[in-house]
Amino acid sequence: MVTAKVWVLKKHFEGFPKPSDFEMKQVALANLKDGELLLESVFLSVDPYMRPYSKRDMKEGDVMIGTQVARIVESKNPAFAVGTFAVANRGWRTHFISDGKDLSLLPASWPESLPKSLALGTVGMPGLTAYVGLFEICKMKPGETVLVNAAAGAVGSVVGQLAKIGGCKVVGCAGSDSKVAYLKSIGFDEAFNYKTVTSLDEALRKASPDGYDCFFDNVGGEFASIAINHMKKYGRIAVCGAISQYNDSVPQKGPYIQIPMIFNELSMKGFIVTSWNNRREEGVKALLKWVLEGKLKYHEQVTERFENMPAAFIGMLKGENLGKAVVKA
Ligand SMILES: NC(=O)C1=CN([C@@H]2O[C@H](COP(=O)(O)OP(=O)(O)OC[C@H]3O[C@@H](n4cnc5c(N)ncnc54)[C@H](OP(=O)(O)O)[C@@H]3O)[C@@H](O)[C@H]2O)C=CC1
Ligand SMILES: CCCCCCC/C=C/C=O
Repeated sequence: MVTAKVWVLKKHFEGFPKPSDFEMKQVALANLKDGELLLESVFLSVDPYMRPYSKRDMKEGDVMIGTQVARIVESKNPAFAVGTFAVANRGWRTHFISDGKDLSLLPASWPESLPKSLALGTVGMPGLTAYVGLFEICKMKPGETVLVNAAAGAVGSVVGQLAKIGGCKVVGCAGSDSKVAYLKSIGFDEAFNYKTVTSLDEALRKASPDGYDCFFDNVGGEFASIAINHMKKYGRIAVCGAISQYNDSVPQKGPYIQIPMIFNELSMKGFIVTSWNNRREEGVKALLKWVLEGKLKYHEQVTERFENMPAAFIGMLKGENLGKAVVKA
């Protein structure tokens, strides 16, 4: 019999998550029935959505939500061979049983040389978010100027590089000088540290004096309120995330967006990547191809050991990650 380790939400987060909000438990798994598989998590994802979704979807004592790349270690299902890898959405667990219906096998074309953890990042949900947000929501066109915040993270770093592949000028901002240097190294035309500029308004103007056609917003709050005034006529804003607001106990107040929306005839649309699953196969294929061609670079912030899941999650919310934050179990 296998005993799985799991992390549960011990106490709903109040403000910024704390280590004491989590508790690790052991769960004995049943023996496999016909048609079932036993999987072992190899890489687990920590993502910003876990913060707002914990409040919306979870109760205290539930296993933390999340996805993993897992290896099939035992199989009583002829369709799934031992040793193959799949992406699952089974939360913070070292081991779990599946009937296979909730698994997405890694594409057969996945090269041995490529880390399988990329299926949680650049070639997974965050990469697809960038793909959908730019091509479907922003409707980015060659020659345009694209702005992205949280640019050195999992989604933002792909946004900037896809914008370059699509023939655009790209401006990114991030929260440290080393992140800014990374953005320049992967082809961003302009990048700045939003924490150290004396005026965000001036920094945005300096980076693109003519303004922005597309704004891929991962941050919301004050940044978005300032950036909206730098949009060009008919500009498009993809409202992807609002990480600057996820830990607020008291909702932030305006400024309000109506005036720039009206007079620049802007379009602003929120989206959730999982509503675009019809584009998933096409998106994963394109992202994998660009990675293999060397046109789409990736960086991962790998935290070792399942025991460190809460630390990796909290660290990512604080901005300690460059690229995709993952845990190697
Ligand atoms: N709509 C959708 O379907 C999806 C939305 N998202 C959203 O996209 C955004 C990015 O996600 P993801 O790429 O996975 O995460 P990241 O890898 O970008 O990690 C989060 C980053 O957010 C930045 N950050 C944290 N707090 C603040 C703050 N107060 N102000 C500005 N930046 C902050 C930090 O970078 P820094 O050092 O630069 O501050 C941190 O590294 C999130 O808002 C997330 O919720 C993600 C996936 C799907
Ligand atoms: C199966 C993973 C669920 C991913 C949901 C992504 C939506 C994110 C919204 C904001 O971060």
